[in-house]
Amino acid sequence: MNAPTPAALHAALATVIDPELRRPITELGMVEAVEADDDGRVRAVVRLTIAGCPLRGTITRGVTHALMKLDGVTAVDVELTVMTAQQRSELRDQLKASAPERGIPFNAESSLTRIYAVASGKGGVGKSSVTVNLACALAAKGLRVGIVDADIYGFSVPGLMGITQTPTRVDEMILPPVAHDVKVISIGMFVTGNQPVAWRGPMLHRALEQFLTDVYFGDLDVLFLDLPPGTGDVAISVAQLLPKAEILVVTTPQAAAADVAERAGAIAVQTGQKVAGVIENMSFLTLPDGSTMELFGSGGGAVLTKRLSQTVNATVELLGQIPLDVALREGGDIGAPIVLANPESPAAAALLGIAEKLAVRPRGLAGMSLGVSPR
Ligand SMILES: Nc1ncnc2c1ncn2[C@@H]1O[C@H](COP(=O)(O)OP(=O)(O)OP(=O)(O)O)[C@@H](O)[C@H]1O
Repeated sequence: MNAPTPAALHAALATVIDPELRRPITELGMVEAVEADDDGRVRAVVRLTIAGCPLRGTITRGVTHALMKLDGVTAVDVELTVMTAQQRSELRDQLKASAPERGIPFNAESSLTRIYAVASGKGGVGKSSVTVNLACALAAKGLRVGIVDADIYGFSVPGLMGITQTPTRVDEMILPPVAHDVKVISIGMFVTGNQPVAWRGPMLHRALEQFLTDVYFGDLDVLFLDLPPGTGDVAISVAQLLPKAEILVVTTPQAAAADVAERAGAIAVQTGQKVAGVIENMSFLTLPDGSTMELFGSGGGAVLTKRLSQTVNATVELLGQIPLDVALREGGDIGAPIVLANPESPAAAALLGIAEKLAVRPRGLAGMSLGVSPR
């Protein structure tokens, strides 16, 4: 059988997607050489962005797999090299080309990314679990999704997503690790061990600003921000840094929880943001006999929705009620979000229903300039 042509080899490599940059390696200047000898043995030289790239194994496997699929290929040898400083800066310029001016790309007028800041009145209501599951559900539908773990003191997103890898740096650009097709950045990826982060407002603001400017997310359909509980500095920073962000409020059914959650949502009035909806978590527990038990009371989500609608003077929808489910907690503990690991479970079904609503929400025009002026 004839050895494959150079064009066929390149076409095969064009199907290999860089795991961090989510673009074909051929477009990223990562293919230095590829050639086949008469016996069908292929040699591919691939340039990594940095030495010791944590994804070298994934890239090598991807290249080998893509080339082995070609007719006439009998073996593949992958050699890894590292980009020169010049090549890295060209790559950075290429990636930044879609966002020429320095700043937060999500604020560009042309940006169509929907931004949801997930807030809660108090801790432990499941805000982070809801965030990662909604993100994974939307990514599984084919949307391009990112998460900024802005819960700076209590970061938990990397664990819930099963990410242990640290972000790769290309000069001053930071490439976020990807898990379950979602790009994730968290302060937890920059601290060693389980050290507490003792930062005050201005430092938090700068950290968040850096995440939003220097982290290369590329074009996203949806960006989630997992906020710390309550109405602290981070919520205000998010409103300032991302004025288009809409607030998703997570609460439990308990009346007292709804009271505190109302404050987290009502911040929208001061910041001029929209409230995208309310999610009630831990709504009930299904017992082995099939009956349900309302462990934390009932009605909190509905009450919160009604009160927030009055406060923000717009209809706020109760997007869904998620039951208590051991599988949800277990999935979180091992980094396997329930919407992917156990999609048939009742909690996953509720989360998938909410994701569906978010996926089809029309872009709101409230508060946005329509570019027309009255005569
Ligand atoms: N519906 C649910 N069923 C069972 N366990 C749940 C459910 N929702 C959340 N949990 C569990 O509750 C705990 C707290 O959840 P999570 O960390 O998502 O809350 P949080 O509001 O983000 O907390 P914090 O604000 O303190 O970070 C986790 O162990 C999680 O697995």
